Amino acid sequence: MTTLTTKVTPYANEAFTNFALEDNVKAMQAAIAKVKGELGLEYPLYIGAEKVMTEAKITSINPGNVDEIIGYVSKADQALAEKAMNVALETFESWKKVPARERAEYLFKAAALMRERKHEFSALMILESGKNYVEADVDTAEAIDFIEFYAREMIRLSQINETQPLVRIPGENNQISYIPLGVGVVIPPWNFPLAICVGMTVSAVVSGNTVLLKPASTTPVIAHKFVALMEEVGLPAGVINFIPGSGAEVGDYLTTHPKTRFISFTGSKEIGLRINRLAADVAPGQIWIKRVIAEMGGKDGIVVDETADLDGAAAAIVASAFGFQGQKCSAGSRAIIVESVYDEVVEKVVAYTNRLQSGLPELNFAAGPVIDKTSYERILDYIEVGKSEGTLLVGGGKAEGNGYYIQPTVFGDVSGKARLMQEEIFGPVLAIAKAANWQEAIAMYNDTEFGLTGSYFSTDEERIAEALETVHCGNLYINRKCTGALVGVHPFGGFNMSGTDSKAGGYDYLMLLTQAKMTSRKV
Ligand SMILES: NC(=O)c1ccc[n+]([C@@H]2O[C@H](COP(=O)([O-])OP(=O)(O)OC[C@H]3O[C@@H](n4cnc5c(N)ncnc54)[C@H](O)[C@@H]3O)[C@@H](O)[C@H]2O)c1
Ligand SMILES: N[C@@H](CCC=O)C(=O)O
Repeated sequence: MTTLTTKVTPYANEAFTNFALEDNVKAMQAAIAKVKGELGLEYPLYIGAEKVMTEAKITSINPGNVDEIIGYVSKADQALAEKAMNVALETFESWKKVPARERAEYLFKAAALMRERKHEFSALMILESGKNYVEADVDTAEAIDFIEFYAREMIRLSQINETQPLVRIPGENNQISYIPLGVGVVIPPWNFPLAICVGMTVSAVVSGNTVLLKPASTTPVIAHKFVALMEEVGLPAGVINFIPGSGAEVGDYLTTHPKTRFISFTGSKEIGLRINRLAADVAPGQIWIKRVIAEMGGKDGIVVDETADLDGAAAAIVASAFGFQGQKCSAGSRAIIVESVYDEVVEKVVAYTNRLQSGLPELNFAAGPVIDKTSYERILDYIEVGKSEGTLLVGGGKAEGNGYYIQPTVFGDVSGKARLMQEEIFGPVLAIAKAANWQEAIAMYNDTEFGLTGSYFSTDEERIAEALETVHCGNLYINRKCTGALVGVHPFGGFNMSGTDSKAGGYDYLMLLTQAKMTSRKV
């Protein structure tokens, strides 16, 4: 039991750190130095109260300096995953009875502690995932936001009978309550290694579920740091079980497990579809239909018409394409520009891209490495494809450094059907296409199997009104970049092959992790 000491104030987004101020840069450098002093440690699995060190380990390295080892993280196999499942099932029986306000209190305490150690969390991401200062700071701020937001959301959901009473009829007292589902498998990606991992996990546990958290294998140390924080604030053992491991081995085992009640996944289309398919089969002994929340990839884009603020549009295109080296599901990897202003916008995009300098994230270069060798090779292959599909305008190959550095790369005159315009590259590669007019530009934007984020740049109100209706994506922005959704402000999730359109950071998110029970009592 935890004491309820937090005064619940209205939700507000965590402020970002201003790195134009020298003091803030120094504070981040100090945090990086501190984290560097702790590199190379070994980390255990968390299975209930037990910390299990396995012989097999995941070695986490710095993608910006591949000789630097971040840590060695224990690796679960199927037997350990089974053990964790049993602990999670047992813990669920007590955790589900903990009142919502008390569950939320653990989150409030965790948010406060993470805020205190904000730069330390960011510094670890700078080293483990290759984020620059701003990108890492935004990631930590978003993690704090998710914790604060979902804690309040659970309190709201638990009070729904008072705030949104059912239609009253004489002679009955009717109530609705949102009760937890059971044991969930939480599978986050590496690209928001703190924010998404934290958001997916705390939303599930504050709703009264217990979880098996399988972090991405490239960023397990930051995931461990979060799990350790939850332990520090006194979250009962067994609520979050930490089981890093192979997606194919542990992931498939738990996806098909009869006791898995739900799977909360964020990652690629391919793995999301696999999980969805495997989870649909009913295993012997299974008594429910598994719930699958699958947030997947994107082929996001920015449309610019001839009435737009062209400089603003070009800056937004570059920020959306190259923030965190294009490794965001929201990355604007396509730009579709109306013919009459095409040359002008492209010239500006090229100029802005040329300003991005590649180098070590810990020295805060704008363009850092991509996450690992597999991504590096895949992206370089796409660049070769691009050379035959368009005109190379900037970059086009490897960048200097002892890591997975790729030059921010821009191709022009790419056709709407080209692979570069259709496939998610998840790297620093931007494809630009020309459209005859704004209607054709929107049609080209919509010609994709994905539907996650998009932006439309225009000053024409009638066109904007039409774009708001016709541009088909889960997060549509007007006259701003297509990355950078804020928790509670821009609930985030996409259509079609971008996933199940669950809105992370939205008011209905916890309904995905609960089931509604109606009780009716004769009075
Ligand atoms: N829509 C969103 O909100 C969102 C947010 C972030 C990232 N993404 C997408 O994520 C992708 C990049 O992340 P990634 O490379 O980590 O994706 P990925 O699909 O390779 O891996 C995601 C997670 O799934 C695990 N996994 C792999 N095989 C598995 C299996 N068979 N069963 C269960 N789990 C398995 C991985 O270990 C990892 O933890 C991109 O496509 C990006 O667009 C989407
Ligand atoms: N929510 C983030 C993207 C998350 C996926 O990578 C954004 O809006 O940029």
